[in-house]
Amino acid sequence: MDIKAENITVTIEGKDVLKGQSVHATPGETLAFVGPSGCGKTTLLNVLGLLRRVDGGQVHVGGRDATRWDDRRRRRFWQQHAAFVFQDYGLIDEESVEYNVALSQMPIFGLVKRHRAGIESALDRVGLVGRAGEKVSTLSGGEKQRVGLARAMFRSADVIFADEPTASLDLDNRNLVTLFLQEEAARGAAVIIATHDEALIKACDVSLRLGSAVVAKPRLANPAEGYSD
Ligand SMILES: Nc1ncnc2c1ncn2[C@@H]1O[C@H](COP(=O)(O)OP(=O)(O)OP(=O)(O)O)[C@@H](O)[C@H]1O
Repeated sequence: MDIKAENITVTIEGKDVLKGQSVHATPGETLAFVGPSGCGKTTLLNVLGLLRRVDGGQVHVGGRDATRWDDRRRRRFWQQHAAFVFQDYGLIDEESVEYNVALSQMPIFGLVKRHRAGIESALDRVGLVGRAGEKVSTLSGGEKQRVGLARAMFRSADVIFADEPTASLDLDNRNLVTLFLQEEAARGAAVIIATHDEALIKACDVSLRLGSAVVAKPRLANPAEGYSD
């Protein structure tokens, strides 16, 4: 699913955090927003995820003008098409790993067998197999981040929004997150990331330095040939 922002302006407390910003996220591609702290990466991510309204410009989702969608239509987009991987994990600490992975897809009468198999497979992919019943509050930061990834995998979303997904993780977990985001793009998702992580930026197909031009990474036969933004 395409997400396109055109000529976006966001003004917060009299300051133009974004001014005339345009960007296009396409299926099958990882797109990173980069730039110094405070340049508006999170704000733009939230605009594309329909979490923040704009003061100017337009947002198109799957070819439709979503700029003024009401809460009901935005909620439908979040439930049917989007997955969010946030730095603060966005988990319910007092609930189990399984509950958090299934969150928002939970049928009224609880989990059915089909869901349990999908949850176990997502937990397997993030190295948390057999941990479904544990309470999230007992997990480490890296483990919580991986529960967030498992939830995004379980959703198999059309668009993945990731805000600083590798911040405060160790190398193994950073690599896991990077691989996950690349795999989701390879599956056909549009993957949109706000990050300071140079390794993650290099692994993305396209980077947008806020306030400047889009840099498209040439698709190299051998990724080791290098790329610099
Ligand atoms: N709710 C808010 N109230 C006041 N100012 C805000 C609010 N949200 C964002 N801002 C300001 O907007 C600017 C952009 O914030 P944003 O979080 O998008 O930047 P960022 O590039 O993601 O920064 P970082 O890399 O530090 O996460 C900052 O100057 C921030 O202080």
